[in-house]
Amino acid sequence: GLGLSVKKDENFGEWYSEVCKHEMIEYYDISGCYILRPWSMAIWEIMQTFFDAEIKKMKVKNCYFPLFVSPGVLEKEKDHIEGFAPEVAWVTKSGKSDLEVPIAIRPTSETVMYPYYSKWIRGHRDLPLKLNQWCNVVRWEFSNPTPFIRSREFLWQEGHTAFATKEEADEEVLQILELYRRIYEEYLAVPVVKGMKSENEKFAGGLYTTSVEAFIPNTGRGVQGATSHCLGQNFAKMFEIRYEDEEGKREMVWQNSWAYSTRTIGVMIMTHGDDKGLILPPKVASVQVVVIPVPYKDANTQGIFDACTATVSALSEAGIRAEEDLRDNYSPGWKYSNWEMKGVPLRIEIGPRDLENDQVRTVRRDNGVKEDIPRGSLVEHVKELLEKIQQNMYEVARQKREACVQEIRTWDEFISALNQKKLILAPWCDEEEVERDVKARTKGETGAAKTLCSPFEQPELPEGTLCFASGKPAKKWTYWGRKL
Ligand SMILES: O=C1CCCN[C@@H]1CCCn1cnc2cc(F)c(F)cc2c1=O
Ligand SMILES: [Mg+2]
Repeated sequence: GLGLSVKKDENFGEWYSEVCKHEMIEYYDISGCYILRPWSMAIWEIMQTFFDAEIKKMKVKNCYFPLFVSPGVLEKEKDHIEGFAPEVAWVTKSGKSDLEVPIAIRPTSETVMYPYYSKWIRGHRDLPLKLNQWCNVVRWEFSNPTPFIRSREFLWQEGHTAFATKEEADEEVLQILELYRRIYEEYLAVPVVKGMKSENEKFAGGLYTTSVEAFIPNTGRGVQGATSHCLGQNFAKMFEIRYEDEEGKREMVWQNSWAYSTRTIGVMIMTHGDDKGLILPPKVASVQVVVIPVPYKDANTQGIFDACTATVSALSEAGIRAEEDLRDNYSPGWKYSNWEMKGVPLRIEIGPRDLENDQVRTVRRDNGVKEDIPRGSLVEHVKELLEKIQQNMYEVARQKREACVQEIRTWDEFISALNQKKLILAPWCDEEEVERDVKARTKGETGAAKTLCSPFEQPELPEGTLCFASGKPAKKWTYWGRKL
C-alpha cells in the first residue's frame, strides 16, 4: 500500500526500514550493502558541496588513493588493527587463479597514505600537508546492518593532515569538528553534542578523539555523528614521517584525521521522520517545494496547470528547488501522500479558487500548517516558510533530545535512567577501569552502556562530587548511554 505499515513509536526498526525504502535506498542482494537512490544521493551531494568548499578554504586538497592495501603495510599497525582484523575484507583471487598474496580492501586509509606522507614530507616547507579524499570504505561488520547507519560499504570523506607543531594540529581538530556540528545542526537540523571521547572509546591509534554525538529518543541510543582525531606523533613514529626543521633537526610531524559518512543521512531520517514518512530539512531537500494542481471537473484545468508551471519557474529562478507534479494518472490526494512520504518540506496546491484569487495554498510537511499566499509575494513568502521549517525542525529535535537528558549522581539513578532510555549526564572519575566496569555491569541483550563523550561545555562540578560508578572524586561530567 501507500502508507507505512507500522508506527514510529511502535516498531522503530521496521518503521525506519520502510521509510528508507521510499526512494532513499534499495536493499541489495549482498547483506549489509545498500543502493543509494537519487533521493538520498542528492542529500549526500548537498552536504559534500558545503563541506568540500569549507575544507578548501582551510587549504585542504582533495586526492585519491587506491582502494587496495598490501598486507604488509596494513599489519604494520599491530595495536590499532588487531581489534579490527575481523572486519577487513580481502581480495584473494582474480578470475580462476588465486592471488600470490591476498590484498586488503581499505577499511580506512592511514596505512595506504602514510608511507607516501613519509616520502613526500622532507623539509619544513612541505608542511602543513593537508589531504582529503571522498571515497568508499569497506568494513565487514557483523552486528546488525542498518541502512546508512551501519553498512559493509559506505561513502565518507577522510581528511589526513600533517603539521610541524601540536598547536596547529589541535586547532584544526576543533575547526573540523565545528564543520561537523554545522553539517548536523545547520543542514540536517539534528542537534549534536561536541566533546572528547574517553580513553576507552577513542581511536586507539591516536592521541585523542573529539566527536559530535547525536541521540535518538525513540531508541534511547546515542550515535556517533562524526569524529576528528588528533593522532599525535604515533603514526609519524610508525611510518617514519619526519621533516628537517629550520635548525636542520629531524622532527616527527603531528597529525590529524577526520571523517563523516553517509551515516549522517540515517541520523537525519531517524530524528525527523514521522508516521507519514520522511521529513527532509529544506537545506538538504533535493525538492524543497512540490506544486500540485487540484483541477475541478469543468474548471479551467489548463489555467491551473499553467499556474503550476509559472509557480515552479518563479521559485526556481529564485534558487528554490521546486517541481510540479502534473501527472494525470494520480489524484491530488495520492500525490499529497506520496510527496509527504518522500518528505518534501513544502507543498503548494493550486485549485480553481486559488486561480480566481490569484493565490496559492501552502502546506508545511513539518507541522501541517496551511497558508494561502498571494501570487505577487510568492517567492519571499516561500523563502520565509522554508527558513521557518528548517529552524522549527531543529528546535523540535533539540527539545526532544533535551527532554531525554537525565543528570544523575548515583549508580541506582544511572541504572534507572538507562532503563528509561535516557541520555545520561554523570559525574565520572575518568578512569578507564571504571568505564570497563560499567560496561560489564550493564551488559545485556540490549547492549552495554558506555561513554558517548565528555562535552566541551561542562556544567559546574561542585567540589567533592563523587563518581557515580566508583565513588572516587569525579573529574568531569560525561554523557553515557547505550549506542545505536
Ligand atoms: O575515524 C577516522 C577518521 C578518518 C580516518 N580514520 C580514522 C580512524 C579509523 C578507525 N578505524 C575504524 N574502523 C576500522 C576497521 C578496520 F577493519 C580497520 F582495519 C581499521 C579501522 C580503523 O582504524
Ligand atoms: Mg567500527
